Amino acid sequence: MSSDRYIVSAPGKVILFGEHAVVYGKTAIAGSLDGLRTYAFFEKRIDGYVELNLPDLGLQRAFLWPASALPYNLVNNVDIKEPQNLNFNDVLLHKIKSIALEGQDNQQINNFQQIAAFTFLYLYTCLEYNSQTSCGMTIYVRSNIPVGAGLGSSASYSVCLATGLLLAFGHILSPYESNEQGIKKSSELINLWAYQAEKVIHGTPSGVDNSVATYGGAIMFVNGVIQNMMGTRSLRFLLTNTKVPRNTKILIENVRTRIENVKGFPKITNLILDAIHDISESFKEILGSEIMDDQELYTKTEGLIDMCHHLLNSLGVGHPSLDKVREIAAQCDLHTKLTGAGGGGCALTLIRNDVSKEQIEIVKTALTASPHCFECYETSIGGHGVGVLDASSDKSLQEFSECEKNQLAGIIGWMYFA
Ligand SMILES: Nc1ncnc2c1ncn2[C@@H]1O[C@H](COP(=O)(O)OP(=O)(O)OP(=O)(O)O)[C@@H](O)[C@H]1O
Ligand SMILES: C[C@@](O)(CCO)CC(=O)[O-]
Ligand SMILES: [Mg+2]
Repeated sequence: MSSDRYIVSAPGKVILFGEHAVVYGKTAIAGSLDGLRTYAFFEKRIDGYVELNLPDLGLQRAFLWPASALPYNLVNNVDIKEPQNLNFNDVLLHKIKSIALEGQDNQQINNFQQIAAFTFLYLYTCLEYNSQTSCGMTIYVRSNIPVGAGLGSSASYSVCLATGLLLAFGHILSPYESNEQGIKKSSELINLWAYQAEKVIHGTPSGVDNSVATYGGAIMFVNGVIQNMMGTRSLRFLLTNTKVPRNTKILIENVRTRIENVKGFPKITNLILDAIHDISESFKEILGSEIMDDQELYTKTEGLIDMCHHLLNSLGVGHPSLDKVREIAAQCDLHTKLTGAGGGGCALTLIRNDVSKEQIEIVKTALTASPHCFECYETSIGGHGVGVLDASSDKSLQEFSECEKNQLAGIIGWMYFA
């Protein structure tokens, strides 16, 4: 990026159908959450230091590393622009883990903060290698996506880092400086590098989360192939965060154990994954049907939501708090399933078009009231993917850090890759 100061932004996501099964090549259907986004401020510096500020993770002081201490010698000699040659570099990650926390001013660094730092340094080291523009950099990340709640906070963080660093080291041009073909190529590269970052965080991600955060909108995803889905935007959902903490990586590993360990009933587990796949495919057919009236569309979708939730429970990724959300929403005849990796985090409730504002308020009040104190989001599905804002003329780091998070999207001048 020719500018020395810019902000990047990427949305969170919601999975309608197909979580966990998508890791095994089954179909998933997901959409971006335009109201919930991560923003990352990038400013080049000349002293050779790399500074990473993560206030959402409760980090008191910034991470600070001399760029010269990074293990560039372990980076695989791949062409950054040839995505098919990208293999995950375990040796590099191992080394990064050993140096990332050295000399961090004796602060207590928790697991979330560590993973965020490892992810950043992994991308920084890979992308600065081969670059002609070594300089050092300050990065400041802010997000209104709840962290670790199933709404793709990690993917949104990963897409922001991949975009900001690819721009900084001259591997891609911004949409300000590029044509349609160039922007398309840049988006592909962003998505690929964000997938590498998701590997640091999740171990074996399917790639659906980073694809939604990169491209926005509503997509169908199978084995890395992304297809746009029109029509999903018209469905309304209520998202409820149970605030029960969970870890996506561990939940994915638990499902894997059921498949790979003979004691975990691999045959039955595979049948469950196939059933989830059929649910996604049925939903796609329902949405694509031109003859189905609204009544039938909603009734069928509600049936799929119920089945999908129970199948996910049978994979061991449910949680009593998620069943509580279902129970409360069912009192107003609304249907709910867990979304994302499960184990706590968020639930997704379908709002039929005949549901009044008053009914939604009744459900929200019951969910947010004591003793549950869940948090509700009414946010639409779809909207832009990753974007960039040239901040050279009007936004300093201080202004960025003090700006209301919800106002960042409204700043004039955003350009989107997708
Ligand atoms: N705003 C943020 N600042 C820094 N790091 C973040 C931020 N948001 C997410 N992360 C990183 O992502 C990790 C959480 O990712 P995790 O995959 O467990 O949850 P999620 O992405 O919110 O849920 P899911 O993957 O089910 O959608 C954190 O440990 C942190 O490393
Ligand atoms: C659980 C999972 O299917 C979705 C997490 O948002 C994992 C993945 O697809 O990488
Ligand atoms: Mg995640």
